[in-house]
Amino acid sequence: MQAQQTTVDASEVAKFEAMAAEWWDPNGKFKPLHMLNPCRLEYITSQIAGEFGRDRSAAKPFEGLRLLDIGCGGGLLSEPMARLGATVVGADAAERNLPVARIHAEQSGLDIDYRFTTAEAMAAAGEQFDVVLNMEVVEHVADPQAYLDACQQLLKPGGLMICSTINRNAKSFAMAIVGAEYVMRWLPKGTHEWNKFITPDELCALISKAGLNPVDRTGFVFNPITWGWSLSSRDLSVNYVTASTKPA
Ligand SMILES: C[S@@+](CC[C@H](N)C(=O)[O-])C[C@H]1O[C@@H](n2cnc3c(N)ncnc32)[C@H](O)[C@@H]1O
Ligand SMILES: [Mg+2]
Repeated sequence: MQAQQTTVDASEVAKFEAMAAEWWDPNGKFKPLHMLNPCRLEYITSQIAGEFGRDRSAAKPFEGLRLLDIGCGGGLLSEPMARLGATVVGADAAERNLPVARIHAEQSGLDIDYRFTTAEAMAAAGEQFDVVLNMEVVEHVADPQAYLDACQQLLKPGGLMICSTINRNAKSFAMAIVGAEYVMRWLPKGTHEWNKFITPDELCALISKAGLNPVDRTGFVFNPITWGWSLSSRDLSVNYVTASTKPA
C-alpha cells in the first residue's frame, strides 16, 4: 500500500498543523478563506443543485447527498454543507485540524463525521460519495495526479467534484504570494509555493486523466474597491474553481 503515502507532503501538512487553532477566527490566518466563503458557496451550491436537480430555496436542498470535504481544514465548508442537508464527511491529513473542526461543529449543533485520513486511504477502503469538495488542497499535495485519481475513485458514478486552486503566472505570484503573504499579511509567509500552483488547463488535464469530465471552470476574483470576491467566467488569472463529473 505504498500509494497510500503518496499525496501527503509532510512540510505542507506541518504548515496547517501550526495554524490549526485559528480556523474559525475570521481575522486570523484563514481570513482569506472566510472572505472567500460566500462566493465559493454560491458556486458550490449552484453546481450541486444543477447536477442533482435540487432547489436551492428548499430548507435542506442537499438532503440525501453524501458529500466528502477532502482537506476540510477546520470545516469552513463542511459546516454550511451540513446545514444544507448533506451527509458530510470531512477528512484532513493534518491531525490537529480534526479536534478544531469537531468542537466547532458540536458547538454549532451539526453532525459531521470528521476523520484524520487521506483521499487515497478512503479510496482504498472503497468509500464513495455523490459530491467531493476539493477546495484549495491540490496545490498542497505531494502528487496532484495520484491525489486526483483517488478523488475520482471516491465519487459514485454520476458524482460531482468541485476543485479550486490557484493559477500559475506572474499575476498570481504578485497577488497570491507577494500581495497576500507579504503586503496584506493575510497569510503567513511561505503558505504557498508558486511552483505548486496549477493552470486551469493543467488542472483539467489532470482531472481528465483521472477519468472525470471537467464541465465548468470559473474565476474567483477579488475586488479591492468592494473588498469582496465574485465569480467570473472570464478572469481565472489567480483563484479559480472547476466542476467535473464522473461518467454514470
Ligand atoms: C488551504 S487549506 C483548505 C481547507 C478547506 N478545504 C477550505 O477550503 O476551507 C488546505 C487543507 O488541506 C489539507 N491537506 C494538505 N495536504 C493534504 C492531503 N494530501 N490530503 C488531505 N488533506 C491535505 C491541509 O491540512 C489543510 O487543512
Ligand atoms: Mg492554498
